[in-house]
Amino acid sequence: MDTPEPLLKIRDLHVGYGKKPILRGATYDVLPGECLTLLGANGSGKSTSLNAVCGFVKPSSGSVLFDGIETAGLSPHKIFAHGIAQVSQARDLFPDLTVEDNLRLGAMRRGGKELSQTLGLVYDRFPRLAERRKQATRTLSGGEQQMVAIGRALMSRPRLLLLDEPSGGLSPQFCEEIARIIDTLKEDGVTMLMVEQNLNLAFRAADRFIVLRDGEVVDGGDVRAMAGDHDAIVREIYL
Ligand SMILES: Nc1ncnc2c1ncn2[C@@H]1O[C@H](COP(=O)(O)OP(=O)(O)OP(=O)(O)O)[C@@H](O)[C@H]1O
Repeated sequence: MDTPEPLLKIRDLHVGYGKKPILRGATYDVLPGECLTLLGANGSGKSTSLNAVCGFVKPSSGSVLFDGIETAGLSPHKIFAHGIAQVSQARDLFPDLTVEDNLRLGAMRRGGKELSQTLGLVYDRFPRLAERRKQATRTLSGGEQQMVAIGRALMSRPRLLLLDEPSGGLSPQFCEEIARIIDTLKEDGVTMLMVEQNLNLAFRAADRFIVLRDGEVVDGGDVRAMAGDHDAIVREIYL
C-alpha cells in the first residue's frame, strides 16, 4: 500500500531557548488520520516539538510544512487558523466558567448553527460533559477537566490535534478512557501528534512512535509491528 502524503512534514527543525539548543535537526512526518506519539526522556524536547508546531516557540531554522503550507515562524493564532490546536499540559481552562462556556471559547469565530452542531458533536463524544454543561469547570474531576480541554480544542474542528501528556496525573482507568477517546477521534479522521510519558497509553493509542534524544529523532516505527514487545524501546528511551 502506498504511504499517503504527510499532513505535517517536519524537516531539520532547530529550536533553542536563548543559546541552549533543544531540538537539533528533528525530521519526521505525521500522516493523515494517524496518531503519532513522541517518546523520549525528560528534557529531550518533546513539548518543545509541539510548541514549535503550534507557534508558541519559534524555530531558529528548519521547516514545518502543514498540508503544504510553511508554518514555521507564523504566530500561534495564524497557525490555529490553519487548523492546528493544542491541548497543553496545563489545560488552560477558565475555572469559574461553566463547561459549556469553556467549550464555546474554542469555537474561533464560528457562531450560530455551526457552533451548535460542533457543540453537539463534542457532547456526543463526551456525554459526561453534556451532563455537566452548566457546572463550573473547577468543580469537575481532573479527568473531566481534561475532557473539557480536549473538547475545547475540538470545537475549532482542527485538522491536527496536538496532545501534550493527556494522561498527566490521571488514574489508569482514565488513561484507558483517553485511549478510547483517541480511537474515536481517529474514526472521525482527526490527525494527532501526542507527547505521552505513560507508555501503556502511548502504545495503546498511537499508530506510530518516534523517539527523541537530545533533540534528535533516534528511532521510530509502527506500534503494531512491535506486537506488544516494547522493552527495547523502553531501554532506548531511559538508558
Ligand atoms: N521556555 C523555556 N525557557 C528555557 N528553557 C526551556 C523552556 N521550555 C523548556 N525548556 C528546557 O528545554 C528542555 C526541553 O524541554 P521540553 O519541555 O521540550 O522537554 P520534554 O521532552 O517535553 O520533557 P518532559 O518529559 O520532562 O516534559 C528542558 O531542559 C527544559 O528545561
